[in-house]
Order: sequence, then C-alpha cells, then structure tokens
Amino acid sequence: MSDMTPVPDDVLLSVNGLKKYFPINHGWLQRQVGEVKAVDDVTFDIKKGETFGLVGESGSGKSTVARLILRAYTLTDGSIRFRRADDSITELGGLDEKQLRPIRSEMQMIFQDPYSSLDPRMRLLDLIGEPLVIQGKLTKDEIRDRVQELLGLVGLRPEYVMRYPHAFSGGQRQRIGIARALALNPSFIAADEAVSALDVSVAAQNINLLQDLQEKFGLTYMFITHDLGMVEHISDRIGVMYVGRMVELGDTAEIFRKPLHPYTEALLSAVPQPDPRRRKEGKRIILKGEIADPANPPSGCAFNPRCPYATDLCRTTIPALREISGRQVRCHHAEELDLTGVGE
Ligand SMILES: Nc1ncnc2c1ncn2[C@@H]1O[C@H](COP(=O)(O)OP(=O)(O)OP(=O)(O)O)[C@@H](O)[C@H]1O
Repeated sequence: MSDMTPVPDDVLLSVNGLKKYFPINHGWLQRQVGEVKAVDDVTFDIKKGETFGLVGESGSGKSTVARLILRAYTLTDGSIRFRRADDSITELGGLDEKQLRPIRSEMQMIFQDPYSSLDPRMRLLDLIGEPLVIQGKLTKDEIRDRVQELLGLVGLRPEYVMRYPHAFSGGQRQRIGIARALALNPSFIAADEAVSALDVSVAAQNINLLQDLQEKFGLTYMFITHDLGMVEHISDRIGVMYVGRMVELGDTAEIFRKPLHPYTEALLSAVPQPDPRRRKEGKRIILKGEIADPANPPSGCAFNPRCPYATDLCRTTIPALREISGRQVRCHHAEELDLTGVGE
C-alpha cells in the first residue's frame, strides 16, 4: 500500500484496496478448502460531513465493509485511514484492540434491528450510559445528566432514564440506539440498514432526526441499505457493491439520472416511483438468477451471467475500476452503453 496518496483535507475516512477473505473449512479436521472473497479490493473515500450510501443486494459485502471499518474484523489486506478529532490521520488496519480503544469513541455503529440490539435487562440509563461508564471520565451524576441530555437530543423524554427498552416502540428503540451511539461525541456513524425494520413514516422520522443531528454535530454517515429510494433521499454519494467489489461510485443524483453500470441500472429500475412524471416508459429490468457466490464467482465480470449487455470479453476478463466523467465504474462497456436512470 506504499503508492497511496495522502488523505485530502476534506476526507474523514479513506479506504484503499480493502479485502476480507473468509476461509471455508471442511470436515472433521476443519481443513481449509476455499475462501469467500466477501470484500475484494474496495477503495473509496468518505468526506467530512457527508452521507455516503453503500448499496447492493444481500451478500454483496456491504456489512463486511462496515465491520472492517469499525475494526470488528481484521483485514485480509488494504488500508483504512481515519481522520481523528485532532485532525491527525490514523491507519486502523494493523491496530490491536488496545490501540483501537481511544479511536472507538470517534466511530460508532447503529444497528439494523431495534429489537435485538438493546439488552432488555438494562435501563436506558445503563444502556445509553454504558460507553460513558467504560470511558470512566464522568461521575455517576454527570452520566445521568448526559444520558438525559442525549434522550432529549433524540426526541425522547429525559424522565425515561429508569425505563427498560420493552416499554418503547420500534422507532423509539432505534432512537435509544442513536442516543447510545452519540454518547461519546463520535465524528463517524455507520448505520447498517438503519431503518428497514420500521414502517415507512417512522423510518422517515428517524431519518429526519439523523439528518438534524448531522447538521448539529457535523457528523459523517455511512448508510448501508438495500433501499435505493432512501439512499437517494439522504446520500450525497453512493457506492454500489456486487460480489465483494465496488462496481460504481459517484454522486447520488448523477448516478440516479444516468447509471454507468448495468447492475446499477437494474437496481434503479426496481425503485418504486411514486411520482408518475419520473417514471420511464415500461423499462423494468428483472435480474435473472441470484447474486453470484463469492466463494465460487463466475470468471470475468462477476455480473456477466445476469447482465443483458454481456459480451465474450465480460465472460473472460475482470473489468478494472475506471474513472469516467468523475465516476468510478467497473464495466468494460460503460462508455458504449446508454443506460436508463430514473429521470429528473
Ligand atoms: N463470518 C463470515 N464467514 C464466512 N462468510 C461470511 C462471513 N460474513 C459474511 N460472509 C459472506 O460474505 C459475503 C458478504 O456478506 P455481507 O454480510 O457483507 O453482505 P451484505 O451485502 O452486507 O448482505 P446483507 O445485506 O444481507 O447484510 C456473503 O457471501 C456472506 O455469506
């Protein structure tokens, strides 16, 4: 990774050549018989204060990318450089748990499922205050005050501190998770399918809350989701993943207007369009078959068996990531194809 360029001033997180290969073990002796290339050579930056959307079908490697960034996993290869609160850059890749501890307060995760991610035996005081207790800088009274303040920030009543999570709805539980994530003043929050378990209006309220908090505290977000409609609403830029690789990366509005990768086109064609003026005539691409198995990917471009535009070149040669009109695209035919977006 010696050829990496310095992290630009406006970038909070710089991911380069990231790889995670999980071993496949077999039999009584658990001999390794293969590997799952869950994340394979992924490179992207997230700018300070922006919302970056990571999209793709289930199994494309999105959650693994988030777990690598938050160093819940070790890296197989690559680099993750993070701008700290004091503006210094830290390489997270090789750090051990002790070295990671001071950085953990600056990076947080909000989980998908508001029902299973909160310990039902803990009161909100303990749930939200736990990171503060572990940090050990505040007294008991100060922690209580801070938890009440955090409850207020996420639109919950401060007097709820002594209640248990079961007293709350799914949407409120997610707010409890957000309050907990905010406890240590992070600069970066990764939200894995943050709102998918909720009904649409509750989800929208929580998205609005996250946007308000972003503005208030200058937070940087990475949203991981299948929901392209949501991504269009909240993300400044998006990365589209397919079988462990980033296949398209760029400005959200531009990608929605005119995708350059056939996989992005197919994902966009499935986005419901409530506004009839934006609906293009009859073009809905039904993706054939399933997402490829990262333990046994097809030769050439992993998308080729499902791609309506695939040629012999696509079946034999892995396309390189190329820069085309300010966007990163991994498709041999990106320039020639005239793909359809979702219109103005
Ligand atoms: N701990 C693991 N051991 C082995 N394989 C794994 C492990 N975690 C993930 N994988 C495999 O890696 C690939 C990518 O998984 P990942 O969960 O990152 O995808 P995803 O895009 O986040 O999907 P989802 O939206 O369903 O969470 C999948 O094929 C998955 O089976």
